[in-house]
Amino acid sequence: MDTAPNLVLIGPMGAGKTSIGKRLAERFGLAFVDADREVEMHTGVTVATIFDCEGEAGFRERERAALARLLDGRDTLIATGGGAVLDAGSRALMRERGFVVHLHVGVEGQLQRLARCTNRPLLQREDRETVLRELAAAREPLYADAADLRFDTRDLSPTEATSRLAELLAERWKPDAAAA
Ligand SMILES: Nc1ncnc2c1ncn2[C@@H]1O[C@H](COP(=O)(O)OP(=O)(O)O)[C@@H](O)[C@H]1O
Ligand SMILES: O=C(O)C1=C[C@@H](OP(=O)(O)O)[C@@H](O)[C@H](O)C1
Ligand SMILES: [Mg+2]
Repeated sequence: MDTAPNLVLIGPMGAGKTSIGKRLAERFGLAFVDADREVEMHTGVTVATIFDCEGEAGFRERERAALARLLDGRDTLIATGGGAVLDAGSRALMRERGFVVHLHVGVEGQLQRLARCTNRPLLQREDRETVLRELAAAREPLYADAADLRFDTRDLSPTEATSRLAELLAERWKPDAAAA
């Protein structure tokens, strides 16, 4: 049984980290925090604005700092952004202080789920499918490397995915109440 103090969701855009994360946190009595929202609260501007002003590198630094703040506590479910695993420091923080779940979805699923999404800076392009395939090729090995558990969300609604994942988690993860 893994006794990490927090639960961390990783995986590509549209995997359901935010939507499944909220439901799962409720089931397990955890506080829910979305790392993108934490960055936005801390800076007072949107993720898109940070990408515009500081580029992706600037956003990754802010994302790492946000994860450090959030993971310092316990009993929190943290929904990360899809690119958080690119940063070695962020990966180390998650591994140290979290049970890490990789939510998987394929590119076709992403295209469907994100068809109406306009606020993800990396998807402000005509050739979304190419972008998503390139991101997947670069990131899938990092998700696999960082994860304690992989869960495929394809063909599952957020509610179904939450129920099944909750069952799997109950067998694998129990935060140690005595640990700081
Ligand atoms: N399992 C699912 N089945 C269908 N649609 C989903 C599923 N998970 C998420 N979505 C939809 O996909 C979009 C992106 O989901 P979101 O939770 O923001 O993903 P992420 O945080 O991983 O990028 C939302 O519109 C959400 O309602
Ligand atoms: O894949 C990425 O690099 C990103 C994913 C986004 O989060 P979601 O995965 O929650 O969409 C957000 O952090 C930012 O737009 C960058
Ligand atoms: Mg999200």
